[in-house]
Amino acid sequence: MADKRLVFVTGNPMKLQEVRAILSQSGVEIDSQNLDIPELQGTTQEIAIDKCRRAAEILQGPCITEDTALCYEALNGLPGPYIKYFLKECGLEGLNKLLAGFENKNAYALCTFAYSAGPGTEPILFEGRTYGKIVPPRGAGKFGWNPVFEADGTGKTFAEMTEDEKNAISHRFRALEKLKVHLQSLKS
Ligand SMILES: O=c1nc[nH]c2c1ncn2[C@H]1C[C@H](O)[C@@H](COP(=O)(O)OP(=O)(O)OP(=O)(O)O)O1
Ligand SMILES: [Mg+2]
Repeated sequence: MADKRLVFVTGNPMKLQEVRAILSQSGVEIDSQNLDIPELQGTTQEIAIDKCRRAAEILQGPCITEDTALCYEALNGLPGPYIKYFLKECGLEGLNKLLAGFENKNAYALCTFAYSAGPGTEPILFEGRTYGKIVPPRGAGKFGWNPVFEADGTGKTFAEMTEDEKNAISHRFRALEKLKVHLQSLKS
């Protein structure tokens, strides 16, 4: 893939680190802008589109943004895009307690990248999912809810995996696979 530079608007340095690692072989160079874009309430898609549109307006140029949701089956997809606030207020233990009354601990991590070609254009979305379940915290808690999400078929929480292990199966990796295809199509 030929060289391409893209601005990733995020306030989260761990996201940036993973995105750069996942894209390192692909010729896509990521510049970052730490802008705190207000996030709408709504579905993950509505939030992602609105955030990217605002970011492109502020930057007056093309950019990508990313939204991460953690969706519990027993709660019909909640906390979903509001996971940041649940994690902040209730902690990792609280993320487990939310499911205390339910047998079903299944959840999926959902990553939504939005690409805007610039202000006034409609952002395009690229989603990736990883299925798993919510467990009591295991592993080093360096990034968000990693310690309480055990990915199906691995026996490990994201926090127990190396960076490479997580990046090979993560919601973020799967969304970026789709974004890469789109970026490639822009170049021809
Ligand atoms: O792979 C992940 N593994 C564990 N935790 C994660 C992951 N990815 C995001 N997270 C956390 C960060 C934040 O507590 C919430 C998403 O909220 P979200 O608004 O998308 O992220 P953010 O506000 O930190 O950064 P941004 O400036 O890109 O919106 O889940
Ligand atoms: Mg955010």
